[in-house]
Amino acid sequence: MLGSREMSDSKPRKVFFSRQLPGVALDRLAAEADVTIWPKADAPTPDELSDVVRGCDAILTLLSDAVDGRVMDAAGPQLKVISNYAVGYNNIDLAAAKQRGIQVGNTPDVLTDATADLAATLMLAASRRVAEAADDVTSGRWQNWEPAGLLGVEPSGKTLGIIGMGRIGKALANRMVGGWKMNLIYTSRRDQTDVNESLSGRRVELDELLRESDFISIHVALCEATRKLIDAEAFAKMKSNVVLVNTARGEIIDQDALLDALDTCKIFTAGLDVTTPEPLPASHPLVQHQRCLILPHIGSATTTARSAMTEIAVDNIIAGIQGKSLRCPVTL
Ligand SMILES: NC(=O)C1=CN([C@@H]2O[C@H](COP(=O)(O)OP(=O)(O)OC[C@H]3O[C@@H](n4cnc5c(N)ncnc54)[C@H](OP(=O)(O)O)[C@@H]3O)[C@@H](O)[C@H]2O)C=CC1
Ligand SMILES: O=CC(=O)O
Repeated sequence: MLGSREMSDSKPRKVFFSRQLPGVALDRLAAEADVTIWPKADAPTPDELSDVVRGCDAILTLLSDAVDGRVMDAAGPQLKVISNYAVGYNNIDLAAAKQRGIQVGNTPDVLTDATADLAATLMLAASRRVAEAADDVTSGRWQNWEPAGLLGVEPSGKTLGIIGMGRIGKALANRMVGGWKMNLIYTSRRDQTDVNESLSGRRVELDELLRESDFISIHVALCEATRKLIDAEAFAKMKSNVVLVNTARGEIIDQDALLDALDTCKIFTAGLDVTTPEPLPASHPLVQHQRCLILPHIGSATTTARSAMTEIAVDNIIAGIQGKSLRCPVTL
């Protein structure tokens, strides 16, 4: 099916970007195609997206853009490639793309270190109640050095459970086992001998990970199998005083169950880079919760990572509109 879309050499290629990107790779693309960039600060709605992609050969999307068969059909039969500016691609209907012979690309690897750094940051900040402590200072509540004030927990020598030992899971494991001497257990659909040997990791079933971990960090991709993977039943299995971190996707945690676990002190703290929806309203009880630190989805937000993501996203588009295999294809 791939490559079956007609290429016309007579007309200039049309490319739509749903947001301006950092980095310089756009110049390369401008030599190949007419590029239109969504001009507004707010992301296009599905209807707006369907409208603006009409006649495009390629679309550059963000993880907040839902791209389904309707958007693909609105673009027209010349659409050859959807380049997602993210490693996760749960926002794209892959079956619909495959059916239409459209290639899909993503931006793996170059954001692994940045995102693992952020997961480590959330682990440490949540375990030491950094947001709560900073808030005490800015609000003027902090008056005295208290021997029992703002006590946290320490990762050193504790058990880290990583749910999803992919690229980012491994990068976090390297940091926390190498630096903090944590004991490592993980879930994966396959045993990973490199992790077992170099990091003394042990692959376990999810139940065992939930029962044994002091710190839990989520790194699985979002799909039907992982949606609400961490629900009330999962929280019930956890030790008390667990620090839970999520840099994967908000939908993987049942947020009502998380709120209950925080309210009842079933878990110690949570550090989230992702929620559902994004953003959560400022009045949402998780946003207001003293023991929940929420960041605005900044896992890959370093100049290095984002510039490299732009390079890959543009390479994917150029290859796609030329009818070639993508630099980083998502397997359809
Ligand atoms: N906060 C942020 O800004 C960022 C968030 N992310 C998120 O992190 C995720 C992981 O990225 P990365 O490590 O590069 O991806 P990888 O593809 O390397 O790892 C994905 C992980 O998801 C697991 N997985 C995939 N499908 C399933 C399934 N059906 N059932 C159970 N597990 C599954 C894989 O498990 P297995 O080991 O069994 O193969 C693997 O552990 C992304 O999908 C994205 O959602 C990524 C970058 C930045
Ligand atoms: O969430 C970010 C991504 O790259 O995926």
